[in-house]
Amino acid sequence: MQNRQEKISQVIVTAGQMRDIENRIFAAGMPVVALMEKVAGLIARCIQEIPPTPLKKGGYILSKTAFLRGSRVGILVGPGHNGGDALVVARELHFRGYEVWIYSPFSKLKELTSQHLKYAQSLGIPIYQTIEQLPDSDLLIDGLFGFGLERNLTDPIASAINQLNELPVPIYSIDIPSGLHTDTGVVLGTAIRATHTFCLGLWKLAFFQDQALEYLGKAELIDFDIPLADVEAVLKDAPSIKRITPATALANLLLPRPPVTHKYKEGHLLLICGSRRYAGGAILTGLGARASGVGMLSIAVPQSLKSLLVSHLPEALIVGCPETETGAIAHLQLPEKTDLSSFNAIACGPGLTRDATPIVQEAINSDRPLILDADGLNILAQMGAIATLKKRLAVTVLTPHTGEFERLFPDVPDAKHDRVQAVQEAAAQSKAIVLLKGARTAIANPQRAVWILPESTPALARGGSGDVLTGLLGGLLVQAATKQIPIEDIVATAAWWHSQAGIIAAQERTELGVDAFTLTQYLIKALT
Ligand SMILES: NC(=O)C1=CN([C@@H]2O[C@H](COP(=O)(O)OP(=O)(O)OC[C@H]3O[C@@H](n4cnc5c(N)ncnc54)[C@H](O)[C@@H]3O)[C@@H](O)[C@H]2O)[C@@H](O)CC1
Ligand SMILES: Nc1ncnc2c1ncn2[C@@H]1O[C@H](COP(=O)(O)OP(=O)(O)O)[C@@H](O)[C@H]1O
Ligand SMILES: [K+]
Repeated sequence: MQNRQEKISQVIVTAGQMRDIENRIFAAGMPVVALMEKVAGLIARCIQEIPPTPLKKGGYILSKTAFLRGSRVGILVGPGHNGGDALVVARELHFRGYEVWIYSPFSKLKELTSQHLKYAQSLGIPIYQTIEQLPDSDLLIDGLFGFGLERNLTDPIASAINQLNELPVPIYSIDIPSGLHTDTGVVLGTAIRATHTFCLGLWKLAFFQDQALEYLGKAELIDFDIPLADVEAVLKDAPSIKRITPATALANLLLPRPPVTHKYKEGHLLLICGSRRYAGGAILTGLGARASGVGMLSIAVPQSLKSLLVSHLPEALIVGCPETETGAIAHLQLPEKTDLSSFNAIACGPGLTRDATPIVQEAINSDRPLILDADGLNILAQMGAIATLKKRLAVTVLTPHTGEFERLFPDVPDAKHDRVQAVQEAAAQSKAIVLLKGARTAIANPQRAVWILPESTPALARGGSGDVLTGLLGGLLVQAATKQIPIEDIVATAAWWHSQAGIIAAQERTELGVDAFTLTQYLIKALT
């Protein structure tokens, strides 16, 4: 059985759900004031554990000799309970010997926050109302707004935030960087650019929205013992949104392999990829599939690419197909006694060019589980994605980046504004499993359940890395075919594995050293 901590670490909530969960805890008898003490006490402890670091701004070390002592702390206090949390932290650090000052620009505070401010004042902690008055500090703690922020920030607080962002000190945000929308991660006017964010209790959705990432800094969950029963009670009727954790990803990894098996039992994958113009895409997709451990691999490519593919993937069955004048696959020509039903799944798209429309149509019309990527998606978009996919009898997995997503689903609300909602909507409408690529890849199934990859690396933002994912995913999918593992879980595992390989490769070779071929060489390393 999963332990509580593992379960809590998977959960992602909206602001509304978080409020409902907290209200259950308060209704059960936990006093608001006690919870604030508990939460802020945990944050204060984390602040005290910060090791001295060189002074940095924008990634540059400002001085080799000036190390942050961390003893002068500026506390930014907003009107709500986020400000209350900050004031409790201020009080605790004051008693621990820190030189603390408070910036409290709001005249109207919530009752509890107001009481904490009064007590801080009685302790002699300096309190300032305007940004111009603020003394120097070694670090700032941002308690301006938490999940209660809904409206756009305006002046004077907006310009104060802009000025605070310019200071050469690290900023530690409580719950969420002030100014970010808790669900969409959209910047509401302006927002604190945190170096570190203490997300309180449960992961909020904004932490997994691409546009929020540059504001969050290093994000950490502060677990304050929310009872699982309350989480489950609030989330039970909503589509689940989960972080993909190493534990969940590895659980679906098809290891160890059963001792008695054979190549066809470990799945037969058909890749349809490549063109004279994009030969490399076929190789990368094949190498991704190879790393998955797939039992049998067939790769359909234009005839003129056959020998190239054989030289890179000697274990694969390379199917040379008739080609168009432009060097795209004209139609599928499988070996005798083979038809599409010979394969456990098909992955189709990388490097095809749009001239390969007939073969993509053939794959879509088949009754095989199908992964569509790259030109497979562009061709699907031309056919009308939603209407076409609804007719499919077997499962379809789509792996678009944002551009492809917008072409596929022009009527789905803006993927740039709220990627999670967009991917949910696309999956629900198309009845496909949709993996929306990005800095935080999000996967949704037709029931709107979502899996999000919490960790990746911009090293993967290079041509060809998506091809590797398509092959890897295809290989895992066919191996899982006989093993009763939900396909969504396999898709999540493939995405996790792919990003882990990128992370490990980037650690060894820097973020510049992870070309797509190198990535394929790190897939197995990521597991060992
Ligand atoms: N109550 C507790 O003991 C707990 C508090 N927590 C903290 O409480 C926070 C939520 O507290 P609140 O619900 O009070 O909300 P916030 O503290 O996030 O802020 C809401 C306050 O800001 C005002 N406001 C909203 N938009 C504004 C704008 N654009 N310009 C100016 N003012 C604006 C609202 O009128 C309200 O007074 C969490 O983020 C967390 O930090 C919880 O995490 C833990 C338990
Ligand atoms: N900034 C980023 N951070 C993390 N991962 C990224 C980032 N940018 C791209 N990726 C990942 O890299 C891969 C790129 O795939 P894709 O756009 O299809 O490229 P290609 O078609 O050239 O192979 C995806 O898995 C995506 O999630
Ligand atoms: K905050």
